[in-house]
Amino acid sequence: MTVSPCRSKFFVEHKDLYHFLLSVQENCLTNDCQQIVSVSLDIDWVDPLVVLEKFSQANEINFYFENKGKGEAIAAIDAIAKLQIDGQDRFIQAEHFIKSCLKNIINFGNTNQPFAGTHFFCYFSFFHQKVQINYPFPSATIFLPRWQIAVKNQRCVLVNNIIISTRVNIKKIVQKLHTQLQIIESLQDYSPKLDFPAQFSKKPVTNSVHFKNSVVSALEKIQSNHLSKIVLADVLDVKSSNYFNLFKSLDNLRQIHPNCYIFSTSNGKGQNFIGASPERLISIHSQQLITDALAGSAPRGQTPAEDAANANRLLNSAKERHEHSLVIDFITQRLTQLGLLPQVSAPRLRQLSNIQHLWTPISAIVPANVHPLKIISQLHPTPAVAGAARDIACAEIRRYENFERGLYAAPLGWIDAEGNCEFIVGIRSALIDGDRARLYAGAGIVAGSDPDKEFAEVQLKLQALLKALV
Ligand SMILES: C=C(O[C@@H]1C=C(C(=O)O)C=C[C@H]1O)C(=O)O
Repeated sequence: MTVSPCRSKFFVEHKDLYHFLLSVQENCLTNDCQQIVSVSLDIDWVDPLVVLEKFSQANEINFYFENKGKGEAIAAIDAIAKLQIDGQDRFIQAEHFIKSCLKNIINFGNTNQPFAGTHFFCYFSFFHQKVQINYPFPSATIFLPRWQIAVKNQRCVLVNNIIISTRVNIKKIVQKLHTQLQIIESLQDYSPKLDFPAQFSKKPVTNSVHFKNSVVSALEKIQSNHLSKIVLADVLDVKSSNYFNLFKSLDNLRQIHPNCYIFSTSNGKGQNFIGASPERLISIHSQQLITDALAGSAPRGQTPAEDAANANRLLNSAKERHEHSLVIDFITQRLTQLGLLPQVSAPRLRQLSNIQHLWTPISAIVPANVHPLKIISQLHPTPAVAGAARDIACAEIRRYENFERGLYAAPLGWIDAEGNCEFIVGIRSALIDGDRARLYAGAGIVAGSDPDKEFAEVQLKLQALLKALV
């Protein structure tokens, strides 16, 4: 093959990449195949949210994940491979999809840095089947992005996943990467533009009477030993005079909730699902798994003394401890069934800006043959978002809630080629569709729950989210 001389600085600096891609293409010619290359480049620091705002297109899917406290943020834009499915075996199919893609991926560049190399982005719905036929997300989406930009510990990595076939023009591919890099570099001092405040109208879909009646009815079922816990959610519908500014909302969320996971995902059809969740479903780093049992809540106090009193009451409440222990028992049981040896830490407080929770991190070593999605399929939904016994609670949730949960309270995160992953539970979240938003939040109901207090807890969560959206 003839290689024309490349004179630009980029080609000189990246001649290794250029020659690497050419050799991959020659291999494709010989074997009559396609190959995916994950190109990882260290770049100067830039805010991934700003890159998302600049690069995302309404007709392309994307994903955003940030934990400000951990100094981590990752944006994934557009897909070069994607699986969108419904049905019960969605986790198994997702695992197969990832494994079969990985067989055809090679890496280029420095893959030792955090977030370098191939990452798959995944989001699932709470139930594997939807009742609301026109709900805008399928029950599982897994994609390999075209562009991925991430920061950790002040370092920044760009990943460009490229399909190499016999037909593509390697020079054009390298030029495109060069152009994108130049745009990204120009974004270092760019801040997203802010809209003028809009007028908002709010309409709760379930009124307080419906929610409280559901709690009363659920308590009767708990009393008669039909189940021991159920998590009931409520929604708040909001209409704005302007389109919601997604980036402003995400920026607000990360400022207000620096120790939560801020997330956003687009279906490529104009709808986005965003939120700020304190709950990690699983993270795995070098086979070390951590999952959060998070259940049992109290508001933050207005003064340090009130705050401490609320915290003390929460830590010492038999009702809250019972609600919490149902989650620990379920998680440890499920991990044990998978052959893992869960280690349970002492319960502590997870204090957020508006609310505090009982929190027990649980850790385990994951054998190399257990895929993260297998663990997720066993854990989701935990009693933190469904109830106990789980199947009964899920059936009752369908009966009580007169809206589709969709992506609310469901797993959402990334997996890399080595089986490292980070998945959260998509609570305190909103479905955004132009000038409309539907906000979701719930609360766990156990024996001793007070319908007024549970309603107040849900409202507290919804209002905190609403404040960030407007
Ligand atoms: C279901 C939600 O939160 C869950 C319910 C909690 C509770 O009732 O104490 C606490 C944390 C979460 O496990 C939600 O915020 O939507």
